[in-house]
Amino acid sequence: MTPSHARPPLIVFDLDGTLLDTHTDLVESLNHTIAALGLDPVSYDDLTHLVGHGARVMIERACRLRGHPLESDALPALVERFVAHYAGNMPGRTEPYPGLVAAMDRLKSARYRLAVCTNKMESLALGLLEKLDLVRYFDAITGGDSFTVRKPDARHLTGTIERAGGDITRSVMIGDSINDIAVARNAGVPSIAVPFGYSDVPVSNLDPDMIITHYDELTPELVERLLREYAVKVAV
Ligand SMILES: O=C(O)COP(=O)(O)O
Ligand SMILES: [Mg+2]
Repeated sequence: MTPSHARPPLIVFDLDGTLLDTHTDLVESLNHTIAALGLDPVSYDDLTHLVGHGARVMIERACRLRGHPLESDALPALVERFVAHYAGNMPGRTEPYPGLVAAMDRLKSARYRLAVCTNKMESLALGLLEKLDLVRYFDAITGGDSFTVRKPDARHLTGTIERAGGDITRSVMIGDSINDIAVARNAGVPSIAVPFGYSDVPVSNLDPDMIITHYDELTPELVERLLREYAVKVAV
């Protein structure tokens, strides 16, 4: 049997703000949604406080921000309006962050598995990655509605690792915001934070195990170093 330290690792990516720069399309679809209530548009700066828990929470928070707290029975129609607009425009102006595709090619060449663990609805994540021809990179793609729980609950990440056929002791989570770093900590998996996404605080405040500022840094050597350092950290 291959010793566990020689097994190629699994890299689990968050989607919005980590794999893909989705902000223009999220803001547009959100503003289209709240315009139905006559509310003023939100901005990119607002998005960092709104995104991260899926479309429902994003819409609720945007309405509250605009001084219009929602009755719970108003939400389903607004979520439907958001999903129709967002899915209808995909891929819109969404693109992978610089260096991502080259980094994924590099990791795949080293026999790594890759997966996505996002709080976006699974169907929207899958549709978007399909439009960008990126689905083929991933052994599993799970969303905020794939399980009965979602990030930061550890079971969203452990369930993703299981679906991807990964080994939890050889897995790493990469994300842009608190839910990603928290889900990794809750699952006992090392985390890498990226500073170019939608965190409303500097990512160093989230206490990730590592920060990378560009995907050029994401190499097998870096991942092996992180796994080694994390194993030492949890052993003491
Ligand atoms: O859609 C959201 O609210 C968050 O999505 P993410 O988990 O991919 O950042
Ligand atoms: Mg994110």
